[in-house]
Amino acid sequence: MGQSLSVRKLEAWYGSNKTLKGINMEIDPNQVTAIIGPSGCGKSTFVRCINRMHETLPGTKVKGEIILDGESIYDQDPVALRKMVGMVFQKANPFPSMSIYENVVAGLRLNGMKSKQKLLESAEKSLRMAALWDEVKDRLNYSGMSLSGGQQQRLCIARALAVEPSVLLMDEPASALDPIATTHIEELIRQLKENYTILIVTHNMQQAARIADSTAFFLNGELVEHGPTSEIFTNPHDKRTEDYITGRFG
Ligand SMILES: Nc1ncnc2c1ncn2[C@@H]1O[C@H](COP(=O)(O)OP(=O)(O)OP(=O)(O)O)[C@@H](O)[C@H]1O
Repeated sequence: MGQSLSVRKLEAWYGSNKTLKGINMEIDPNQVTAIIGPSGCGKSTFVRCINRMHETLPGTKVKGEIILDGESIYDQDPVALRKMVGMVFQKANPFPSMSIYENVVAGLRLNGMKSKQKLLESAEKSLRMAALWDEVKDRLNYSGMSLSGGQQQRLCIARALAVEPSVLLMDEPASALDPIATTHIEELIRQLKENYTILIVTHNMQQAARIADSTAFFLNGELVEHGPTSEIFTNPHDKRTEDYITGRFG
């Protein structure tokens, strides 16, 4: 099941550049939350803080608190945390030397799963959840790179799901895909929210409107407004949100 996230006074830096300036945000479980805002406003930094990836870069700093299902993420081992918080990136990044099957089970192997039977079962389950099973079931031993861009992205989603996270972070997962592959991914996201808490960074406001239950508008490292998607797009409370969604800047 998805778990709730509570972000409190989150600040993040790259060197002396303060990228997040005190974000407070409640993220509901089993919902899709979209993060929108102009380029450079801190969307990627925000999601990268949630699985503690931001801190891994030299010169970065984080302050504040992120609570996942009642527990601070900073009290947890980052490796254990990343089992609970999966991430899918803008550009599909299958491990190039691995087969489709090996890509999906890579995380499980890393976590010590050895039983061939169990690995196979998990691979099938994850590929089914990622709506890719029917397309690849007869060629599991082909290279992950032999798939189309949209299939590769679903493979990466299957790989993230295999370790059974409760939160799925997606940083512009469809921006490199054609409209048909994008529709596939959007449909998949709608289905996955039954079992996951999903946070998606998107540049595409129509996409946010199509798939997100709630939408957060970031500007200059601040969270300007967060609310039900329909409200953000039809009746925003803040003038800056209105200016952005009506295309006055960004
Ligand atoms: N690796 C990095 N080193 C230094 N500064 C960085 C790095 N990555 C991002 N930044 C800076 O942090 C700020 C926020 O960047 P971030 O990538 O979070 O924004 P974004 O809203 O996701 O942008 P985009 O929509 O263009 O992807 C920007 O000013 C950016 O230049």
